[in-house]
Amino acid sequence: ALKQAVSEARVVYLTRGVPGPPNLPLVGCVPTVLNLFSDGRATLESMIKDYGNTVRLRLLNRVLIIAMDPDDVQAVCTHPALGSKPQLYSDLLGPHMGVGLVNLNGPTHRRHRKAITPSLHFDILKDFVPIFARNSELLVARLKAQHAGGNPFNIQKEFGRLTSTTFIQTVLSCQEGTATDIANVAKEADLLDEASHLMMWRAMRPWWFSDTVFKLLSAQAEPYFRTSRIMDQMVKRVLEDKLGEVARGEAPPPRRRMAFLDHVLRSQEGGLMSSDELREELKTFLFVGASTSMDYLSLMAYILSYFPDVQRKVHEELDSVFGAPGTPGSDRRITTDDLAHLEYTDRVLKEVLRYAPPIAVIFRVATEDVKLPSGTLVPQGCYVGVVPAGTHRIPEHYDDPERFDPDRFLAERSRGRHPYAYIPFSAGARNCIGLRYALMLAKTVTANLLRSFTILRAPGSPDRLADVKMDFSLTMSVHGGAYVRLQRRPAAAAAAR
Ligand code: HEM
Repeated sequence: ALKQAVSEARVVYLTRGVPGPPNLPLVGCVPTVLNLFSDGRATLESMIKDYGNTVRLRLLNRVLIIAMDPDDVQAVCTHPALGSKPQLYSDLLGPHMGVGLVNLNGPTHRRHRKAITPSLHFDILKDFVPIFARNSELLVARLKAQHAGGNPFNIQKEFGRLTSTTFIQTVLSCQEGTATDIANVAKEADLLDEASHLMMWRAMRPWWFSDTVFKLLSAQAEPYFRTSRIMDQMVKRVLEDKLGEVARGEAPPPRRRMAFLDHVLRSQEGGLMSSDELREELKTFLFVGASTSMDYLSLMAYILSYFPDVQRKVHEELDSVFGAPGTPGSDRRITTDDLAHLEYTDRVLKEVLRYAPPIAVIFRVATEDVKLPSGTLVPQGCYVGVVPAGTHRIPEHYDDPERFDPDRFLAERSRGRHPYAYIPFSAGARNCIGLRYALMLAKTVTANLLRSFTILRAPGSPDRLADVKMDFSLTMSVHGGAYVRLQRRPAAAAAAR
């Protein structure tokens, strides 16, 4: 404890010259951190204005250096002494996600990456597109039935159900009519959705970080631990079934029906993990994948509700690929080949990730003293944070950064941009392993949603997107929920009249 206290005092002392919000006695910058939770973007903007691209936040006895300059971001993402995640990740996410890539460090982390990477190859992911397509068709049908009257609703809830279902199917089992048939996963999907919400809910409330206090005083503790336990049992059951199939030498399911788990169990590299380790990784994938994808889709729909012109261009592109609504074939199922033709939609989705990156902060802890390119010293034991939304708003890299402009991602306008100025998926050895999955899912869902609808702003929402409050915790979301309205696109003949 003494060693720890000396190390913390050293960090506080050596970073005292780094600009940052004033500290209250003992607790540090608690007010700023709470403001980040409830109105993250505005707080971040005023921090950048007041202190620049490197900001020091002290919270109790810990110091966090936020590094936003792309050269510093590159150092954080690639320096061997900054490759470790702090204990915070295990404490906050561990009860649900277990011990997986997100919170592992060192050689075990590298071994798991090696074991998993081949099972997320593009050739495997493209077999998931029919599942993405079918689930988003079901979503559109439900939205037509329930929300086509133009009533405002929180679209995040709908996306939560969609992504939970999709992840259970693609990660655990896509097979129908077998012992591990969980194709009818509504119950499990609701549970995963509830569990993810509880996980993020707690991550935004530092006063509940202590397990003892949480269990004693919070009404959410019971559902929090219950959902975590049931999810754990479900994953265990499916894994045991599948391990049994492999042990009995049963033939693998047809390739198009193989889930991520089937691939890992049958790949040579998958053998690098024990079955307990694999179980933890499956939970990690379910929780991280479903919740980040839900946030991404919700931010996409909410942001687009502010930009009818951008939607019009997406509609034109979709109509050029599928035909206008109501024309023969216009409601055919989307394919992987179609995704490659949706270039404007692709730029829109990239700009959503620039404007509102769903992962709000990436934490690291320094395992030795490191000097960042900006000259800031990150002493051993100090936390360092990359905040993509801050980096994505530096005017030298993005002119007029508050403007939502998908054409920033045209090849000619992206040329020469610093490679670490766009980091929604982080970068380097610990970048997002599900990046490609996330993009394919988001594009399929966005295309299917906009084939049928125009997204309108909900009454009462701020006039300008720049005035919308965004919550920042580990993830970013619209404060109060992603409320929008939907309008059915008219059939081509009706539109022409
Ligand atoms: C738009 C959706 C997504 C975004 C914005 C996103 C972003 C990120 C970011 C920024 C990191 C680095 C976090 C850090 O170092 O603290 C990360 C890591 C990770 N992501 Fe994603 N992610 C998304 C979707 C997914 C999906 C769909 C999956 C699974 C299929 C996934 C699995 C992971 C895993 C396992 C890690 C940990 C990688 C490691 O440390 O080796 N993510 N993600």
